[in-house]
Amino acid sequence: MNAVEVASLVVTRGKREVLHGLDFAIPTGQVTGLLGPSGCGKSTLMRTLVGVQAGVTGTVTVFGEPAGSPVLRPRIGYVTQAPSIYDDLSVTENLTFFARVLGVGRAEVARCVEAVDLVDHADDVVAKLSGGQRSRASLAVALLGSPSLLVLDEPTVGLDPVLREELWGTFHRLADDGVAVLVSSHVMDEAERCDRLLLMRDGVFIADGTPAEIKQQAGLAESADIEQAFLAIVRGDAA
Ligand SMILES: Nc1ncnc2c1ncn2[C@@H]1O[C@H](COP(=O)(O)OP(=O)(O)OP(=O)(O)O)[C@@H](O)[C@H]1O
Repeated sequence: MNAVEVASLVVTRGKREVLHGLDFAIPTGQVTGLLGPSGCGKSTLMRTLVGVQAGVTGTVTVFGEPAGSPVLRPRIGYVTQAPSIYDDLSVTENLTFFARVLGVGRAEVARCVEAVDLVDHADDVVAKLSGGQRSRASLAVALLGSPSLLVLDEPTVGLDPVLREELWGTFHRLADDGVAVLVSSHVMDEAERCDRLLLMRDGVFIADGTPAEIKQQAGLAESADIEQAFLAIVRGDAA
């Protein structure tokens, strides 16, 4: 089943066309990676899927509804690059606040703290958390109400390898539970952790497939990395 279906998507920001006609779908039950260099349009695409981007033409449907439709609000969890939690509240207080705003039950608070492995820090004020713990607290907010689509904009930036590993474990657990997880990154070495990749450059997709398929498309061996595949595809080596 597809969580997201997009056809002929063009996005213009200011006077510039940023996304130049995208067609793709995002299935449930998988971690889809949106990878590409800084400025290629990843955040713009994510903003479009959650329905907060202006200047959009084409068709963007999420669970069969037009993106931005109010009925979708409880079904989508979105974490932007800027952490959107309150520094002077504890993890539990933050979650309790957002649970109230979203109208979800208090039981959700404990469930989400546990899902991101912050039980030991539940009563810590966010200002005192490490960067990785803070990212996980933001993610916990996005998990309130068990959304079926999670849109995570560069969630692992600035995290050490151990925390990154833990976070990717969380993403896969959520996908195993049937959630459609879309994760953006400009770090190509995160690619191997995704079930499927959308490689983006200058507002278009240059490849769409599993890491193995993309390497094959680039004419590279399985042991190659996605960065090499990205470069080979850009240079047209496999053409
Ligand atoms: N508010 C804005 N107004 C006009 N143009 C913008 C705005 N925000 C971003 N852009 C432009 O849109 C393009 C895509 O930006 P976007 O933030 O989607 O890229 P990105 O791939 O998410 O980059 P990064 O990895 O650095 O976050 C860039 O060229 C950027 O200059």
